[in-house]
Amino acid sequence: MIRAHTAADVRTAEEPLLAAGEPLMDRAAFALATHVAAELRERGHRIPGSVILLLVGGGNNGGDALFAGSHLARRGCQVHAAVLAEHPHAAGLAAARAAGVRVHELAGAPDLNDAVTALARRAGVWVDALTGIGARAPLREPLAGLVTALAAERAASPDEPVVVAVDVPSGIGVDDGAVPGPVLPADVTVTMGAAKPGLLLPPAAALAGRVEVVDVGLEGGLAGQAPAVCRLSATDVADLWPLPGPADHKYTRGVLGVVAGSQTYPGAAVLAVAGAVRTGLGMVRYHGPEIPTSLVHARHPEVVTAPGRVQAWAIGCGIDPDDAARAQEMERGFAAGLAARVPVVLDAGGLSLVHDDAHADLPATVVLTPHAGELALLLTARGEDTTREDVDAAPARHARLAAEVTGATVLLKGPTTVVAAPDGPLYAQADATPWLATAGAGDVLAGVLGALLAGYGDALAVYAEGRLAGVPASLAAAAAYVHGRAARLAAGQGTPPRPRDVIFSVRRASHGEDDISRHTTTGQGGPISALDVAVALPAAVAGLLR
Ligand SMILES: NC(=O)C1=CN([C@@H]2O[C@H](COP(=O)(O)OP(=O)(O)OC[C@H]3O[C@@H](n4cnc5c(N)ncnc54)[C@H](OP(=O)(O)O)[C@@H]3O)[C@@H](O)[C@H]2O)[C@H](O)CC1
Ligand SMILES: [K+]
Repeated sequence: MIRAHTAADVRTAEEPLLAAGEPLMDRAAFALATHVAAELRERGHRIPGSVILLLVGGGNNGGDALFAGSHLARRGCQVHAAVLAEHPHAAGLAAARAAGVRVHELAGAPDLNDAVTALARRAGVWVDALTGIGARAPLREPLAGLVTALAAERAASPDEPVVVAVDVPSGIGVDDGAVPGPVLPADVTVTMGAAKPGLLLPPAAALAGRVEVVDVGLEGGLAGQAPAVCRLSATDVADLWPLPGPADHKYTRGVLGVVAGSQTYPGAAVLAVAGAVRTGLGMVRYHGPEIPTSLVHARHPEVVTAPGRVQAWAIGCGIDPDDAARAQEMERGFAAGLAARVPVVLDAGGLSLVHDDAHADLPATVVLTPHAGELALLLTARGEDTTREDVDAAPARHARLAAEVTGATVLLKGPTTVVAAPDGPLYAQADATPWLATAGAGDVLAGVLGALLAGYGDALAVYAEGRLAGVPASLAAAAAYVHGRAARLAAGQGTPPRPRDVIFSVRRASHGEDDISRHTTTGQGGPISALDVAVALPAAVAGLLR
């Protein structure tokens, strides 16, 4: 699991170490230099003679780069430092000069953008060390204008330079993932001590490239701090998976009640049911009109239509809340779920059930699964005027707000899926493929999540007593993971990246990289339908339980 910690938590963890004289910056700089060298090697460049440009701000972030630059200069690189602050890190600057780094003091230069762009054109690697966790986004001028110019230069450059961001891409919201101004998109972010929330959360996460976490010795200090954002990997999801035992039968494995599909949108019923059945559970009880019922039976003869006890509900896929009969059936299922205190997934039309506060203060075992537009509608209906654009600009903040307003857990669908409960960490899962942006994919996800929640059976009904606090959010993140993994398999793209807590440890291994951090990807993949995703689910689950 990747655990991301806020800037304040990182500072609290580093304080006693710095006071004890631990060489945190040396470790950070050595790892940074090693990663830059690895990027050069990976692109087939020799390290001696390679031209590297450091973009150096006035804080310790710039200090990291100056020390890293001195290592690289000693390895024969031609290193230029564009120093953009009046008072850069003094020891770093001295070390850089001593190692032969060419220092260009450009703070206050009238032709700043031209001067830096000219240096940038000659360099194969740009190291972005303008600001790190000490800065408040957005970047101020003149750095904002410089970053805009460099981003344009890079986009126009025929042989794209590699951009390595130090700790974070300068200008992102470190704690909230906001992008309130210009940011130079990175190929790799080498982050110190622990991942930062903005490296996992949209929209900033998309500008961070591959994230490499450097162990500088903070794990002890961070162990007592709850992470702000988590990202589950295959092992975490496998640990959460409800495995059937030899004594299990269909009722103990979990029964899911599904209220999905309508005469107008019958396919949604098939997709939600397929998502549930192929994720694995004891049984599905389907509640719907004739056409969707016969379609469901044609594909899944095992589905039962008789009413009876369930351990979870999935409600709303393919249902127009203006369809009075279906709305009544959704309301009946929701009320039954709340009365029995079993988990309920509300998707699509089912979200209208919480547009007013008739069901105020929901338990976190109710999981809402909106996309950005649906979340904006829900928040607006609950008195928090919100547009889709607002949600896109700050997905995590709005998911958390919806969780606080309703009490429910919120899974906000998007290229990176964000899960928020009223308290506890956020989850940010980026396991899928752009091919998944296709009709019906959300119906399959509702089925996957419903099956997982049902698999926890009546255990989750005691959630109110707090014994399983946080489990609905982690199961929602696990559902997003498996859904994404199935989509990648269906699209022919292998398995999702395997995030690791610590990918590079300067203290445990002074050279080399951990190969296991490499992504398992195979090309661009190809188009998929929602049904393809459902079909790939058993293989996706089996692969992760291996
Ligand atoms: N995590 C670790 O274990 C270690 C991290 N290290 C590195 O240190 C930085 C944090 O360094 P810090 O000096 O606290 O701050 P920064 O370098 O991030 O930023 C301060 C400079 O940025 C300027 N600033 C602030 N806001 C803005 C803005 N909006 N626009 C432009 N410039 C801004 C600020 O200038 P002021 O005039 O505002 O003072 C400073 O010049 C961390 O990220 C790691 O990289 C250490 O290596 C130790 C180990
Ligand atoms: K930076």
